[in-house]
Amino acid sequence: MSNPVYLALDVPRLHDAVALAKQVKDHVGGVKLGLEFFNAHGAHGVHMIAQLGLPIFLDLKLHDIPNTVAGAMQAIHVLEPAIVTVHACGGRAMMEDAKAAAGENTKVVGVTMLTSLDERDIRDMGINDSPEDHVLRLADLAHSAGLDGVVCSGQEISMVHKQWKDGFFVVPGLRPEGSTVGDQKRVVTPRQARDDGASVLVIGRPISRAEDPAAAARAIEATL
Ligand SMILES: O=c1ccn([C@@H]2O[C@H](COP(=O)(O)O)[C@@H](O)[C@H]2O)c(=O)[nH]1
Repeated sequence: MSNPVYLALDVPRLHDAVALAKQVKDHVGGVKLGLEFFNAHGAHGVHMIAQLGLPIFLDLKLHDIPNTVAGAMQAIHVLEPAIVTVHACGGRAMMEDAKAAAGENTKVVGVTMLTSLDERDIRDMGINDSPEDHVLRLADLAHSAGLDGVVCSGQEISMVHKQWKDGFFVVPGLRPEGSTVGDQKRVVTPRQARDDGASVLVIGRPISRAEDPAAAARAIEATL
């Protein structure tokens, strides 16, 4: 089985990002480039990281009107990402058009509820569902809009997996036992998420901020 860990390269300098990716590349299955990386380094940065030969996950969390999101998907074709994110709350038409505009080999996944949010946060937004119900509702919508899968926390993955057997599930908010949680609120261990059905385990700071990132990545790999 291939390594499900994607390293979140949330570091400001391209030189440091390339160095970090090189250090851990034998202990992860792919690299996730998010808003910090893409806004700073754009397509050039993506090409630099792609040279290492790992699959690229562009975590752009697209959320706009359908025509604009479809245009953005077309614009990133050339980068040949393995995975791209859109926000599921952008609605059915937006997700349908995003999927239709994506490259054949790109999985489009819908972000349900950010792992940095809890029940009180969504209540502040006027959502009175539990996180589980909110995630399930958005996962159903993403499924029926033709997406490949969703992003959710490890706390919902087994529930979502039961409803969407062949979905592709991306799980961030992962923390090995004893590591700092930081701004994440719905966390589980990488092993728990994998056992519950995650396809991709997104891990950033527990590796990137470790004293020895390669050793941290190796230790996580050993738990899986
Ligand atoms: O709900 C979400 C969606 C995306 N992310 C992204 O994953 C990584 C997590 O990084 P850590 O340092 O391991 O917390 C980061 O790039 C987020 O943008 C998420 O955390 N939650």
